[in-house]
Amino acid sequence: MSDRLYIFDTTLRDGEQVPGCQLNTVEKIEVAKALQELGVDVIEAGFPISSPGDFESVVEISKAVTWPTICALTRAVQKDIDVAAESLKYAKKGRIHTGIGTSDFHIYHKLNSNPEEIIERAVEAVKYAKKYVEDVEFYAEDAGRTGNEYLARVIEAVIKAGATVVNIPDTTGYTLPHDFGAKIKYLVDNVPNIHKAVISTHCHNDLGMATANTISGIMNGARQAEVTINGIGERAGNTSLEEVVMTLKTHYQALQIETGVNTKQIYQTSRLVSTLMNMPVQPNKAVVGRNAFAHSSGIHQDGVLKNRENYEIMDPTDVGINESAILLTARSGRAALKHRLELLGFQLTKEKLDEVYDEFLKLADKKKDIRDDDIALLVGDATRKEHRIKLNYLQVISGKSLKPMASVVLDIAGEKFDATSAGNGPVDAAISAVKKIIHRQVVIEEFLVQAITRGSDDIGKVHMQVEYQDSVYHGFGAHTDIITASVEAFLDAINKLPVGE
Ligand SMILES: CC(=O)SCCNC(=O)CCNC(=O)[C@H](O)C(C)(C)COP(=O)(O)OP(=O)(O)OC[C@H]1O[C@@H](n2cnc3c(N)ncnc32)[C@H](O)[C@@H]1OP(=O)(O)O
Ligand SMILES: CC(C)C(=O)C(=O)O
Repeated sequence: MSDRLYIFDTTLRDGEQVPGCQLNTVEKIEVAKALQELGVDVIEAGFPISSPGDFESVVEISKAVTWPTICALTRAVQKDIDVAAESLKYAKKGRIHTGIGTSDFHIYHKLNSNPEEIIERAVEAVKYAKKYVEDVEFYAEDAGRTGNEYLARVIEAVIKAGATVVNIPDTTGYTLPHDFGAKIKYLVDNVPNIHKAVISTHCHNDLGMATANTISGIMNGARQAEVTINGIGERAGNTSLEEVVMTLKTHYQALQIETGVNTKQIYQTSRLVSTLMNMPVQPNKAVVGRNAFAHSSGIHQDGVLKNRENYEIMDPTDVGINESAILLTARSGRAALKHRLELLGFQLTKEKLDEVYDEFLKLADKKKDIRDDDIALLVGDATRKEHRIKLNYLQVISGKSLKPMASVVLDIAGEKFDATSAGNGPVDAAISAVKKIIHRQVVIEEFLVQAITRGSDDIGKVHMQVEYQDSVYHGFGAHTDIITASVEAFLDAINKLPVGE
């Protein structure tokens, strides 16, 4: 029978401690709702004593979220606990997370205390929190560097005081996976009342081992993992939610542990957090990085095209990414080029493919980023289908203190249509005018403007990704006028939509 791991998300608390990642209450509510949709069990919403804004956020998140437990963090200080309890008054399920440092560093050099007094303060804090809520989690800060014997005494004492969850944080990201797992096992074997509480992990990534340590903790008996979206958090970050959840899913046969996370929401939640927190995701980030399901070298691409599982241990659709990407580079082979050509609508003979491949390699050696318009040029525009919708005329008025306005004339299968629109910028005005003529419900998902060389007289190349009825269409435009290039790119994508709907 499989076991259930509780996912405790601390994106809005530990994640939000990252400089520059602070969110206002409205943004926090948006993230909290996305976390609820994702299926996390607990949302750590803040540290209410820290500021009126953080207090307010915990109150508002408690109102906005229906089923996950809302958790508020405190020190082992009565005032902190009073304020946390007050902030949770609207929570359907509220948890107070209190605790204190247990390593010698923290006891002697931060808290100016001694081990016996720390146990007393820990017990007092748990009992005090218990007056407000049934669900009290205790953290033994810097448990990673705390001796196991003493840690076991602290944990037994707080469970007896009423702690329902005991958090064993590797606060400084110091431990090795084997040692962290052994620490959890030690507690399972040596804390008499451990069965009365859920053991939680809270690992930091200072040595890049947060996920490994968390998994090791889970394999040894922890049943709650404290994680953040994209692994954001203090210093080098926290354990990332997506890595833990997908590790358990990928190794389900061996571990038999499941979570309540709807993995298909992972990518969208990652993007939301990255955007709101102004924290880009590194391209090679496991599970959610731009390159996590992208293949750029010929042998891998050929393998993936024959069978995705040759080089992928997860299905991208399981995390909400539409499909794997085959990127064309100087390391690509004919299989990848042929695949891309076919997607672009080109069917080449073997001889023609060899010819285009030689030209492609020359270009790829010079240019890192080979795009679809480059490929189309290599094959020769003559083989491309003539566009049904063409830009006939474009006039844009814009400038400082002027409301941008655009007029366009489109030629659709020989007939002329015109429209005028305002916008928040010249591109927006021009695209809005085009949309007045073309009544398709399209959404621009990506809009990239690039200069080919560096001068102000350069040609601007525009790549646009447009979504229509759950499918994605790419368009390209190039012009010395980037507004024209943008409209051309938009129309290029529109021309690829199914006709007649
Ligand atoms: C591991 C984690 O705790 S992660 C959470 C980190 N989050 C935060 O720090 C939240 C933001 N923090 C704050 O807003 C402030 O630091 C506050 C409101 C918590 C405290 O502010 P101040 O009263 O000005 O104290 P300051 O930040 O200077 O120092 C922290 C004090 O808390 C004590 N302390 C630290 N952790 C704990 C704890 N778990 N339990 C009890 N006391 C603690 C420190 O020893 C220090 O006490 P001292 O002043 O007697 O030496
Ligand atoms: C408050 C605790 C859980 C923490 O953030 C840590 O120890 O890193």
